[in-house]
Amino acid sequence: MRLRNKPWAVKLVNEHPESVIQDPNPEVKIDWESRFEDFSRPLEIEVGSGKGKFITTLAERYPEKNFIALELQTTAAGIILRTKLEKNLTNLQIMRADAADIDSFFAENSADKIYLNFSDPWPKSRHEKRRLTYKSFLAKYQYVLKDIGHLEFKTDNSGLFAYSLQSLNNYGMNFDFVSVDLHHEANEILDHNIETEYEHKFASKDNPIYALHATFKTKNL
Ligand SMILES: C[S@@+](CC[C@H](N)C(=O)[O-])C[C@H]1O[C@@H](n2cnc3c(N)ncnc32)[C@H](O)[C@@H]1O
Repeated sequence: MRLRNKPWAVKLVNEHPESVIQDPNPEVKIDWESRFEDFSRPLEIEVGSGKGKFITTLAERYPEKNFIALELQTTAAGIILRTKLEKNLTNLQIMRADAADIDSFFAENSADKIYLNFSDPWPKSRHEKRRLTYKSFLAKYQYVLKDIGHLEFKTDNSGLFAYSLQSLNNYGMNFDFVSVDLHHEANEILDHNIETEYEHKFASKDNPIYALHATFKTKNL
């Protein structure tokens, strides 16, 4: 998804370096401690947050956790930032950067959960390496996640879902939850589901939403 460039969003992002990190140098360690009130709280990262409906709702609902929205596009980062400022979400930071460098942005074993929501499908096989569930991305998520850390993935794209199941399985990950129709699961599952913008759009057309939760095998084994 390419958003139309919004000059106000670019300006807002540039005015708030305390909330948005832009194009970080992968060689320089990010001082996350100074960016959160209490960095010892659980840390959850969404990769490819888009306009941020999911991550801002999470941050509002769980003030006892810290959240990071990692997003390539400045306009999207500006839209997330606007919500953060309106709702005073002090437990949310935004990174305008490429997830391909995620292992240089965060220390090893530092995050509790990584969310991938409606990631770009990159259907052509020559673009496989760009898919956010390709094995080189999984290796980086494994580095960043704690041993007990979870990867949660949702998509409307059956091809990307099938590919991701295979990719995570080949990587040796364990599945805690798999659904091929998330919106028709039991209420106790739906009660915990937070919709993203894309999810809302596709679910309202009655398209099935695919979801999985998985963990990496312990690194110390
Ligand atoms: C299809 S949109 C989904 C947005 C949102 N997660 C949702 O479900 O509504 C995918 C988003 O991922 C972002 N994205 C794609 N590749 C990325 C990468 N390598 N690093 C960071 N963000 C990425 C895109 O800019 C886009 O905003």
